[in-house]
Amino acid sequence: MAAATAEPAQTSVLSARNLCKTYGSGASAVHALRAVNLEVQGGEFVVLLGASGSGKSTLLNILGGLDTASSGELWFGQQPLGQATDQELTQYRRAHVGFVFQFYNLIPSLTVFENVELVTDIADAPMPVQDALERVALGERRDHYPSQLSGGEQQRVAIARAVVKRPQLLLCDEPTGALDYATGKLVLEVIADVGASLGTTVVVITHNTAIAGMADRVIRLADGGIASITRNAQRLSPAELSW
Ligand SMILES: Nc1ncnc2c1ncn2[C@@H]1O[C@H](COP(=O)(O)OP(=O)(O)OP(=O)(O)O)[C@@H](O)[C@H]1O
Repeated sequence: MAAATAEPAQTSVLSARNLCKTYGSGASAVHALRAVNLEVQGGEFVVLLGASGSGKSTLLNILGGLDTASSGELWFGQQPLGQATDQELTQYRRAHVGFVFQFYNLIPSLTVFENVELVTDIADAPMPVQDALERVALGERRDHYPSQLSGGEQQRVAIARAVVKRPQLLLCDEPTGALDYATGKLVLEVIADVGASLGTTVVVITHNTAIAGMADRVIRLADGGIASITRNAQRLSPAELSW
């Protein structure tokens, strides 16, 4: 008989227990996650590193309710998500999770303001759109269209869109992957500042090991499992990083 699983600690925002994800079946099965155990605390800044194919995006997508595990358990605080229905996962994402991806996915026909405003229609307690834009230093670009912005500015709009609903979790998958060095640093600064000022738990996937210096904890994945978890004695600001 399987042992009963204790509820997660009160301070954990996310708790994953024996999380497995298998794509396909039989000889062609890909074991993308192999029994991942992980606790993420409220307000933590976590950097997720690992080689291509190690399972980073799979893990992030499951933590954010975009995908479900094949087996294992996932909790958001005290709320079990392992057996959640599609509708419950949608509700979880809407209420609690902001996503930032490598490509900004802004709607070209809407202004900066409108791109962010769109999210507030389905959020419970959003902040004013202008407030979100000012947090990413784009208050004055509110009436511009995405095509009138640089890549870094578009990514800052995407960050404003992710945080306008005051999510408890900000999940970022290669947020600087398409940006040059200086712009990437600026975007990391915005993510760190917004996370700290809102008390948001932030998880950032990156291939860039230098970015690990910004984290409270650094989790390395290898072949679908956690290879190591290290805690930084001191968090560096993006300005102090170099690569
Ligand atoms: N929809 C899918 N169907 C089949 N296999 C998949 C699917 N999505 C991911 N995989 C496989 O699962 C494994 C983990 O993929 P994942 O995208 O999570 O890795 P990653 O660490 O994020 O990689 P990258 O750094 O290249 O983005 C890989 O072997 C990948 O090919």
